[in-house]
Amino acid sequence: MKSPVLITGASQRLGLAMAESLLEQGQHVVVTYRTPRPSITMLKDKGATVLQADFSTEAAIDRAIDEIKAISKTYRAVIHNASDWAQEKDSSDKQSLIERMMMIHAIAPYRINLALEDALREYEGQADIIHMTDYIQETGSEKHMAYAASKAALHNLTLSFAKKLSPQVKVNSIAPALLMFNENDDEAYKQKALKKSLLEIVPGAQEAVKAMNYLFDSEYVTGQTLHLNGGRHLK
Ligand SMILES: NC(=O)C1=CN([C@@H]2O[C@H](COP(=O)(O)OP(=O)(O)OC[C@H]3O[C@@H](n4cnc5c(N)ncnc54)[C@H](OP(=O)(O)O)[C@@H]3O)[C@@H](O)[C@H]2O)C=CC1
Ligand SMILES: Nc1nc2c(c(=O)[nH]1)N=C([C@H](O)[C@@H](O)CO)CN2
Repeated sequence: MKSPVLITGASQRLGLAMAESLLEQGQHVVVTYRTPRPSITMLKDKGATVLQADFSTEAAIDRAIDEIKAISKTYRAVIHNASDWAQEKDSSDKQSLIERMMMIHAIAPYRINLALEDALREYEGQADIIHMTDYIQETGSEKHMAYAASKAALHNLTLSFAKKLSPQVKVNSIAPALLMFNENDDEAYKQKALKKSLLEIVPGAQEAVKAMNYLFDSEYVTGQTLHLNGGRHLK
């Protein structure tokens, strides 16, 4: 089997779009999902290897690592996309909230990267790791404090792994702001959210697909952040 790209949390939205783009390019893809969905069946029918994985516990991360390593001895890339956009107001147990945020967004990527270090280094070309962080990695967030802290931790891992795995592996963050609305977003939220960026649009998942393909095609970008935020930092 050609060295695959691993994408975590690829059953919907940005992860699903990235997986479909890579499959269309003839790239083998290994995806993890937490909740079974028709999209996973569709990816499997297109030739993807699919694994069920919940990254919120140590045991589940251990299991996922064993399954991922058993699939291929070499990997073209890893995209850490799985994420839980949790708010403080929705959690009465703040200890478990920040532990879960750190587990999903920092500990799982950290442990999977270390477990796949040889598999990435032994890829025949230049390999990639992409961490899907967030615009708020540098600003923080009053409503998503633990989530933001965990994304900042993930971005710092970008810097450390870029140093550790060079020159065989490039490691970068993609830091989106509002790329896609969620199903339960009402009109008032949408209008307010649009005004947060200079460009005042919500571009959709393809913006992340373009950023992923740019990083994969690059020979000279590592330890960087691709900010996909419509100029929000200048508002
Ligand atoms: N969409 C946007 O505008 C923005 C996105 N980002 C970042 O980009 C990435 C993709 O965003 P988006 O597509 O909206 O992400 P989603 O909110 O759709 O989450 C992606 C997947 O993460 C999975 N997931 C959630 N919790 C867990 C868990 N405990 N273990 C394993 N998987 C889990 C879900 O799996 P399942 O559905 O199978 O349960 C979900 O399909 C994320 O890292 C996000 O933080 C950052 C800023 C803006
Ligand atoms: N896992 C997710 N993380 C984030 C999402 C999302 O839908 N899932 N959405 C956002 C927002 O678009 C935010 O950037 C709007 O300001 C952030 N993270």
